[in-house]
Amino acid sequence: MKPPTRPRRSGTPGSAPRPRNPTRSAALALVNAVLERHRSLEEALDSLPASEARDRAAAHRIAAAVLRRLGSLDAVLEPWLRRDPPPEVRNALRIGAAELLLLETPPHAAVASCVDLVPRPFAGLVNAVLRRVAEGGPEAVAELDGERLDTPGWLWTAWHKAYGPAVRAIAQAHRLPAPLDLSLKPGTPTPEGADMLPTGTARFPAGTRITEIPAFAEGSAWAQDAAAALPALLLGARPGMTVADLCAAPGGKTAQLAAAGAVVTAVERDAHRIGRLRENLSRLGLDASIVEADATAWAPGALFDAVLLDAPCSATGTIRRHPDVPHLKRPGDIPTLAALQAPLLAAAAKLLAPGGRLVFATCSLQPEEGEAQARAAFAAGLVAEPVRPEELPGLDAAITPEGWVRTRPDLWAERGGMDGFFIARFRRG
Ligand SMILES: C[S@@+](CC[C@H](N)C(=O)[O-])C[C@H]1O[C@@H](n2cnc3c(N)ncnc32)[C@H](O)[C@@H]1O
Repeated sequence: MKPPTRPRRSGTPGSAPRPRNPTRSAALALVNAVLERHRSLEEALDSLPASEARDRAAAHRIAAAVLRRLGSLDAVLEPWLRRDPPPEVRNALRIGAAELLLLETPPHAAVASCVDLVPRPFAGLVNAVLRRVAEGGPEAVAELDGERLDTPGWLWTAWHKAYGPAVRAIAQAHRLPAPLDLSLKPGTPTPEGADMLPTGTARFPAGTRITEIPAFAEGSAWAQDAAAALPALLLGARPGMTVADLCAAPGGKTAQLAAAGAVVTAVERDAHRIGRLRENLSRLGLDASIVEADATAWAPGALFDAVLLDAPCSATGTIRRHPDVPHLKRPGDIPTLAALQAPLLAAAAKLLAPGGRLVFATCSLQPEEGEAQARAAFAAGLVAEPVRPEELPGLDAAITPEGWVRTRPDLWAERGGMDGFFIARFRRG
């Protein structure tokens, strides 16, 4: 099979010419960054060369499809590869296979553009392999155990132990793009096209451009998964209540608390992320005192009516929105992160006025970062304040016998699912 001819690239010597296929070339840069250099997809997107930045959204869509279905794509490609190609060539093949099997790119365009991504000696290989995938791939992919192949073994084992057979539905949810969820400032009318969830989130179909939603453009709404909106909801912030929001950036929960009228102090230790927190609050016209500090060492000199601790964690609950997570996290990260959460929880407890309320949350599906932390919190002098079903309409299934909240990507599956969060509420005794 003859590879398509490749015209010379234009550009003056020394200048970086715009790639012949800028979207695919940006997608390849993203996949290489995550899989070969272990950088986050978000970081990789931010560092795309300016010439490729305009192709960001389309490139992100392709790269996300590759990362979501990596195991399945590799299983389809494997029979056609006699030798291991260099990583960048393998990633170009993965992009081509994703376009053919998942993104409905016409075969000629998918094959020709991926041939263009690789050094000339590999053009014939990419052309031949992708043509075979175009012919036999759809049938081959239908026969695979995709949920299993697309989930790292250690996560499958951990989720099976924690959730039993639901591991399959969780893995299935991770293979699909997530809907766009917005939190709205109180009083904002229901945006056109939104499905209003019983807990107050405005949901739009996956692929909706946030900038095209008037409520967002007007500064009345911000992106926040339906599950991520629950911790602040359960804190029950009221006008005038003093609230410490620990580990606050980029500020989705700070915005909820400030919009409810609370007097919020947002504590965050990462200066760069504080910049994003400030920008987000300013876009929304909301106010909070922002403190750059390590929350375990912060001594404000006054106690708070309530504290929200959204602790750093493995983020395995957010895989639908961050498909790079399974490729970046390792089993050893879980105990390391869990060891950070316990001192944060102890520090948070010390900031509470007597009778004050504390909500602890992590966006993780790993019980070590959720249930185990909540159990240990009693040692910090905290008293349980169980969540009642009427507080979370339609989410009875997420409330545990202890009165904690455990959301999973397979909950509300018919409505588009939700991120995996653990939430526990306490009072200072
Ligand atoms: C899960 S994110 C918070 C998301 C945020 N609450 C929201 O709703 O947008 C965790 C944040 O905690 C910050 N962080 C981690 N350890 C911290 C510490 N010891 N003190 C303060 N902030 C910390 C991280 O930089 C990160 O921004």
